[in-house]
Amino acid sequence: MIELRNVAIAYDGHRVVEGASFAVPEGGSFALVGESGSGKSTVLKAIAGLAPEREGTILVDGAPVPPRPTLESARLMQMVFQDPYASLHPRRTVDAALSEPLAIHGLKDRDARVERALRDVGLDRRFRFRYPHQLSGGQRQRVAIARALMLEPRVMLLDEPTSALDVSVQAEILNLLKRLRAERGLTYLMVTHNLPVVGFLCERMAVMQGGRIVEEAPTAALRTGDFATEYARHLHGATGADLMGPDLLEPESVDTAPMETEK
Ligand SMILES: Nc1ncnc2c1ncn2[C@@H]1O[C@H](COP(=O)(O)OP(=O)(O)OP(=O)(O)O)[C@@H](O)[C@H]1O
Repeated sequence: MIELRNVAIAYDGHRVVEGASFAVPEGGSFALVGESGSGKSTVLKAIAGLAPEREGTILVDGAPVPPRPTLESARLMQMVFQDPYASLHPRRTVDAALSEPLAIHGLKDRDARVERALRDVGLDRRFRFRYPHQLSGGQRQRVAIARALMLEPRVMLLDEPTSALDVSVQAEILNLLKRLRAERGLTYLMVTHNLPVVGFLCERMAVMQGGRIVEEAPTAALRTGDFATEYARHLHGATGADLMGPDLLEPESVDTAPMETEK
């Protein structure tokens, strides 16, 4: 579903990613990890068509992605950012945020689609006419996820989707992402610093350092620390992922959280 072959990406002529290659099968979930500035978000942006200075091949669903987002690419893939407060317009209601992609794409049944989208992310219909500042961080991220799903994309590009949230809320959002992926057969590509999150949500991971992918491994390696490179072992040890373990988040809690209602 996603394939990169020898991709290089630059900002103003200055290369920040080089020789990036990996593939994510349809319905798969893949993580890009690595320290700050290693180029993870840049790779995600290039796939979304938001980093136009690039070389090499980027294919999504078998087709080259355009250097800038198009209506067609927006239906195929959507991005969810770290800070939902920044990605939602402060003076637009939830209803407006969710309706906008439908209007742009000329889709009908807006009322029903908005209500269904709210339900799908576990929000009561009374949230529909709220403004972002009237929502908690977790509720805002639910709205951002609902908005990303309005066009029924097949690929979700997730840039630190839970790192701005409190730990307990993080688990709820991760469970939601896990359920949505299972229900819809979505393909996830996620950028994060948080290795337990990777263990919970992803099957494979690529470790980036200084703009290059230095190792690709199954996320099962997070349990054993069985990485090929010194750098990946260092990253694994430094974050304490081996101590916390991917079991930190209980898969059993998927779907058991009650729908968020008026608070
Ligand atoms: N819009 C931009 N213009 C110029 N340089 C940029 C831009 N965005 C990122 N960079 C630079 O590109 C390099 C890679 O940044 P990127 O944000 O992709 O790293 P990252 O691994 O996602 O880091 P973080 O985990 O902090 O988000 C960094 O040196 C960064 O300063």
